[in-house]
Amino acid sequence: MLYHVRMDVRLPPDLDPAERADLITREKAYSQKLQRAGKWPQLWRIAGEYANFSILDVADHDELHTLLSGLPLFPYMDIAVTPLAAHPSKVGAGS
Ligand SMILES: O=C(O)C[C@H]1C=CC(=O)O1
Repeated sequence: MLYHVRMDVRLPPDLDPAERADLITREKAYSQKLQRAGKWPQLWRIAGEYANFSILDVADHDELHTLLSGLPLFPYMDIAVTPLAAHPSKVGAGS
């Protein structure tokens, strides 16, 4: 199943700089592992914001929740999920 996910990162301004750097390093490694596994096929920065639009490709809502809640930045994110269904007008989708 495909999900469109918006993630807004809201790190506290007073977060210890070393902790902030560690979180971001771990987040990158976690997301790149999922990208290489094909679970996170699209990742786009929203221009001008500390936020992204992502497409996640997972089995179901439970896997999505497990994946998202494992993000090192999860405690510092607002996340909006939109499940995607096939569009009947898409070329190649059938008659
Ligand atoms: O920077 C972000 O948008 C948050 C998050 C998503 C992937 C990643 O490496 O960090």
